[in-house]
Amino acid sequence: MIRSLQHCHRIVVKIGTSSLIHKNGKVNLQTIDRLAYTLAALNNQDYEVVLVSSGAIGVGLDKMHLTERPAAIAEQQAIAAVGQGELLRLYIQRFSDYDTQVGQMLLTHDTFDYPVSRQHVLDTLETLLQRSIVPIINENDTVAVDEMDHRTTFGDNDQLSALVASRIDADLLLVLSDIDGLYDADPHKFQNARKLEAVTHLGQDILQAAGGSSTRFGTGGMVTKLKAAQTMMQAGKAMVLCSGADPRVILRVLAGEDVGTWFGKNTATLNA
Ligand SMILES: Nc1ncnc2c1ncn2[C@@H]1O[C@H](COP(=O)(O)OP(=O)(O)O)[C@@H](O)[C@H]1O
Ligand SMILES: N[C@@H](CCC(=O)OP(=O)(O)O)C(=O)O
Repeated sequence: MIRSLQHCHRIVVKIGTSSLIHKNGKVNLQTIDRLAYTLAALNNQDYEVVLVSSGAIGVGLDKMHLTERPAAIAEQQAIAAVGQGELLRLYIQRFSDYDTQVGQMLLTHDTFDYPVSRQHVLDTLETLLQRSIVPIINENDTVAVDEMDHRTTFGDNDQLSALVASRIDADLLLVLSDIDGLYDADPHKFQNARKLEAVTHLGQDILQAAGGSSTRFGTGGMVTKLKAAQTMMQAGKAMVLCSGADPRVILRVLAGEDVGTWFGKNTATLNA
């Protein structure tokens, strides 16, 4: 499998809650630090980098010394309101260690449904990128409930990141998760599940392999990651799903190593 990354210049990185929060509920400072280091290093190499980060609720739970995520939406929104500020504080602190500025953008899916608000968001993003400032995006949890009410819907940052990536014409969406790629079945349930190196077509067999989240804080599971992949592939772009355990893996992906699962064209086939 040959991955097409030669012209990769603008990238969107999405990191999920399970990569940012330890199993004991504490914030994973090492991951945040390595993520800031990696994105700052890429920024210095003239890549245009956008970060979509979950974690407001996870960080808020830790900050408020809560061990369980409450079921009530308003409770979750209050926790997200506390956690988002703390999450951004951690990012600003770590990115500034690498002399890189960040700008927070809290969005909702319907921002993109209205031409005027969509244009404002796109203009802000372009201006931040022109100034080499890394936009850090999360869903505006106190306004939107798509992500939280996961008993009824599977909207989330996976799809928001794909929406942003396709709208700003990013070359690559990198999804960092608690799993190192797409398997032919949920590996937390099926021990003999096999990892797929590349997906060039999202057929029924692939879609049926996707299950929900197995972690305490994650919401989307593989279903929303495949929807994100679909958005990117339909836009003629690529997505890589890999482990967020060490975000420096992004550098290996951009170097063309076969890590994670690649969703996109197979350039070997195209050139054959
Ligand atoms: N076919 C599959 N391949 C890989 N992971 C799967 C699959 N189906 C379901 N999953 C589950 O999806 C989880 C990742 O999604 P999620 O918990 O939402 O992570 P994140 O917080 O990183 O977004 C995995 O840990 C795994 O249990
Ligand atoms: N906007 C929410 C995201 C919720 C969530 O868990 O998302 P994810 O970990 O990407 O499946 C937050 O910041 O807590």
